[in-house]
Amino acid sequence: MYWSGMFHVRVLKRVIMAKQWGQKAEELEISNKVAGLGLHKKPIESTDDDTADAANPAEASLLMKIIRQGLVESKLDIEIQRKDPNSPLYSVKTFEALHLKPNLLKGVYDMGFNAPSKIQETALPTLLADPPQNMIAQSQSGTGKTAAFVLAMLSRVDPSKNYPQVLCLSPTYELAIQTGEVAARMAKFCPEIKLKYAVRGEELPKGTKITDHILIGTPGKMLDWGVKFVMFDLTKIKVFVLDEADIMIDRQGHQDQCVKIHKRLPTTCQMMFFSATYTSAVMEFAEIIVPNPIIIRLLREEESLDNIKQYYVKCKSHEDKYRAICNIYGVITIGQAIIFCHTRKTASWLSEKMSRDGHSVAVLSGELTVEQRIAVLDRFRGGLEKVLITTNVLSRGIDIEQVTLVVNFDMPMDLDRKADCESYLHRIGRTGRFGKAGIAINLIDSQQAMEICLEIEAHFGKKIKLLDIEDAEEIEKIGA
Ligand SMILES: Nc1ncnc2c1ncn2[C@@H]1O[C@H](COP(=O)(O)OP(=O)(O)OP(=O)(O)O)[C@@H](O)[C@H]1O
Repeated sequence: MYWSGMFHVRVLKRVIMAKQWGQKAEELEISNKVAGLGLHKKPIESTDDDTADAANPAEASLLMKIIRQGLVESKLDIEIQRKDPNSPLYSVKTFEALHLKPNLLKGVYDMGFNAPSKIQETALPTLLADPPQNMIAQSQSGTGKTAAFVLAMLSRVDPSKNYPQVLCLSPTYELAIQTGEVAARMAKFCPEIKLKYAVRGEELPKGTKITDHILIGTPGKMLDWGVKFVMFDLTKIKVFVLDEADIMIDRQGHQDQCVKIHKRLPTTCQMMFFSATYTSAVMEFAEIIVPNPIIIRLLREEESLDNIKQYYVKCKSHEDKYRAICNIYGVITIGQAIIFCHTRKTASWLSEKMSRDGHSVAVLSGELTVEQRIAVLDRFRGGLEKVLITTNVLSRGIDIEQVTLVVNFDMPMDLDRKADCESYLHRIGRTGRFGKAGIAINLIDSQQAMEICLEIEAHFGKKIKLLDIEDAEEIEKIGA
C-alpha cells in the first residue's frame, strides 16, 4: 500500500499545484493536442524525419514532446536538433550563427566566451526563434545555463519602449545579484538596455512607474512591485524566466508568490524554466503550466559529474571530521573550498574552530542580512578567505571559478532524513564548473550518513570512493 499511497500523494500534489497556478491540467493533455493537430502519437523508435515533417514550430515542439514521452533522457532529443537545420531545434556551434545583435555578440566575446556550451548551443536557437517558444531546460550545474537565458532575455528587449518587458526570478538575493551581474556584463555594449534589481533593500517611492526593461529579482519583491504597488504592467511582459525552477515551483513560499505573478502574465509571454535538477513530479507539473514547452534535458551520460572526483571519509565524531579537513588541507593544494553543514550551529562551531587554528574562513548562513551575505561572498570571490562554510542556503547557482573542493561536513538529507540527491548535485556543482576539475569529499560519521552516501552513489551511478585520511600518499593522489 506504500506505493499506492505515494502515488495518490503525488497526484494530489499535482492537482493542488495545477489549481494554484490557475490551469486545467486536462486542457493540456498531450493526447488532446495530438488529436487537435491531426497527429498520431509516434512510436518510441521515431527517426529524425519525424521532426523534419513538422510544418511549423508549434508542431515541431509538440512532436518533440511526444517523442520525449517515450524517450526521456535518450539520445534522440539532442540528435534531432543537430541534424535538421530547418528545425527551430537546430543547434549551433558558434555565437555568430545565432545572429545576435552585434553589440550583444561583442559583449559575449568580451566575457571570454569563444563558443557556446552544450546547453547554450542547444537552447539558444529555440529561445531566439520567432515566434517565441517556451522552454523547460535542465542541465548540470556549471554548464552555462545563466548565460543561455540571459542572452535570450537581452535579445528580446525593445529598448525604445520604456517599461519592463522581461522578468527573471531567482530563489535568493545572492543569485539574483549574480544573474544581474552576468546580464550587465553581457550588455556592456548595449547601454540602451536598462536593468533593475527587484530584491530586498531596493526601495522605490509609492507611485513610481518603472521604466527599466529587465527586472531581475526574488519573487516577493517582484510581487510587491508588480501586483501590490502596480509599478509596472505585468500584461506587457514578453519573457518570464524562472531560474532554479524546480524549487521555485516546489517550495511553498516561492511557489505562492510565483503563482500570483505567473497568473497575470499574458498568454503570449515566452516562458523559460531552467534548473540543474527536476524531480519527475516537478517536471510533469512544469509541463502543465508552461504551454507547449520545448523540453531540453542534457543526457545523463553528458552530465558532467565525471569531472568531479567524489570521495567519502569515515569519521567517528565532529572532532574527527574536523581532523579530516585539516589533514586534507595539510596535504593537497586547494584553490578555495566550500564546506556544507546541516545547521547554522555546526557551521559556526566549525568556523570558530578553524579560525582558532589559523585558517582564513568565512561563514555564510541564513541569519546574516542580505548585505552581510553579499559582503561575505565578495570577499570569498576576491580570494580573501580560502574556505567558505555554509548551509544549503548556498547550494545553488553561486558561481566561483576557483572553488576546487566541496566538503559535505554533513550529508544532505530531506525532512525524512533520507538522501537529498538534488541538493547533493547542486552542492558539489559549486566545483568542477564549466568542465574544470573538482573534488567532492563526504564526511561520514554514522550508519545513516553512510546509507545516504550509498543512496546518492546509486542514484547518480557514479562511484564515491573511500579515502583513507591517515594515508598522506593517497590524499596526495586525489589532488593530482
Ligand atoms: N560559452 C561559455 N564559454 C566559456 N565560459 C562560459 C560559457 N558559458 C558560461 N561560462 C562560464 O561557466 C561558468 C558556469 O556558468 P553558469 O553559472 O551559467 O552555470 P549554470 O549552468 O547556471 O550553473 P548552476 O546550475 O550551478 O546555476 C560561469 O563562470 C560562466 O561565466
